[in-house]
Amino acid sequence: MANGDSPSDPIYSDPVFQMAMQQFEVIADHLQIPEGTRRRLIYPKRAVSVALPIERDNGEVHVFHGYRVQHHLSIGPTKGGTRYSPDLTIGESAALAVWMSWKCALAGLPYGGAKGGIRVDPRSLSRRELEVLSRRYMQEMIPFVGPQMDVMAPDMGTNEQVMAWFMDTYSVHMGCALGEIVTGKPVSLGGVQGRREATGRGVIYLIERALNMLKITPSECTAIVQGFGNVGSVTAAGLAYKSGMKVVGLSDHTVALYDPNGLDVAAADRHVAVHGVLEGFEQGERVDPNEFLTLPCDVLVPAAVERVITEENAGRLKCRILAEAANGPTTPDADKILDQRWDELFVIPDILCNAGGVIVSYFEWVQDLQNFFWSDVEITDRLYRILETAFTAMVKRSKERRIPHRTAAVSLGVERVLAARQARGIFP
Ligand SMILES: NC(=O)C1=CN([C@@H]2O[C@H](COP(=O)(O)OP(=O)(O)OC[C@H]3O[C@@H](n4cnc5c(N)ncnc54)[C@H](OP(=O)(O)O)[C@@H]3O)[C@@H](O)[C@H]2O)C=CC1
Ligand SMILES: O=C(O)CCC(=O)C(=O)O
Repeated sequence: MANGDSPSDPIYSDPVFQMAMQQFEVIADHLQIPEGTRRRLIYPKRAVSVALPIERDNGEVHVFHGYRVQHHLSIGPTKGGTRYSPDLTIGESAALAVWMSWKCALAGLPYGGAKGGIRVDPRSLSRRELEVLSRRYMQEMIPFVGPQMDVMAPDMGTNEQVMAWFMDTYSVHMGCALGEIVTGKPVSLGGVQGRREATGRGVIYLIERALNMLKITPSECTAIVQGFGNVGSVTAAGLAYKSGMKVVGLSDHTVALYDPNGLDVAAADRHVAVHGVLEGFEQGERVDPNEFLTLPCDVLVPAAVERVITEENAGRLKCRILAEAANGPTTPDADKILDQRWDELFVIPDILCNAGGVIVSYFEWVQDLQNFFWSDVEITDRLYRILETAFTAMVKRSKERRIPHRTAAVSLGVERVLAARQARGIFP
């Protein structure tokens, strides 16, 4: 703990933020960043906490809690998703904001990182309550966001509709339609075709790229995907129907299913469209969610929550590729174990693996600012080009410096943020 940090501070004491700090210390040691500069780099610039009173359908007033953390504002607006989750904390938001900064920098996007959301289970709300709460959140955020200040997007528990309500609330306040205030909106409001699929598409591109490097044929591979929401379902479908893999494991928070002969991903999609969850899907064997990630497969894709690959299971992963579609799925202690296994286990770290989402969000923001829209082909082509550049840079640095992929990827991101902050100097 450095001078001035307080162990009781809700951000710094949060276990997910602690994890982001630990990860950062590894990078800072690698880059030999002086102590004072480390503090300047990791501390979030702004952290906003708001109370959100709404009237429930039964007439009672309930106060929810909302957060937004903006990590750094050195090179442009901050950018990052809005999460609705019953466990969300300001510290977790801060950690996710820090990771967004390294991710945007690695991809060469002119953004700092941000993240936030509401501490709520969106499934516990009616549609009216969800709309009222979403609008109230954006209303409270108006002094802190803007197309050149902070641009939100979907994350866990939110979707295009929530972005549309945010955009409408902000636009009504400003007196004109300002689509560029959020990304991941419906196409009818200036959103781009394919933003919903973009994160999963990027994950698939990078998995295929890694397999190609390892000279492994995708159609001979098996895959396990944890989480069957936006990112997990698109990734599972792509791995099955584009890459030709056998998807042997699928899970969400209700159930983990495994079948060594392969699961029908399209049927699972249809089941979730009707029932909302995988529970009740009649394929595969129900397995212990704690053992799910250690089942045999070639490609393992955690696409749900943080801290699922731990000191306890990292040594038992049986995959050849770990594609981190979720943010922060691997703890620093697990990393130490994975680092020793790097000859047998190819890690695609989160800040690269799931960057497809924010890259296409950037395209959406640029198009909205210019009122000039690109074709789907242009969007996909530019997405793959950015991912390819970042992947190549990571692999090159990893080989040249003999460092793990995460250290290589995050150090590239941190270096770019550091360069921008140093160029701006410190206000006297
Ligand atoms: N959406 C995006 O564009 C991007 C998302 N990400 C990251 O990807 C991850 C997933 O996000 P997204 O797909 O958007 O979120 P969604 O809310 O669409 O889906 C989350 C999925 O994870 C499942 N889940 C939640 N908890 C668990 C658990 N403990 N074990 C297994 N499954 C669980 C949910 O299950 P259930 O439905 O049963 O609750 C759901 O299937 C997050 O880490 C997010 O930050 C990263 C970059 C961009
Ligand atoms: O699309 C965006 O702006 C952010 C996506 C996101 O939240 C993430 O990459 O974790």
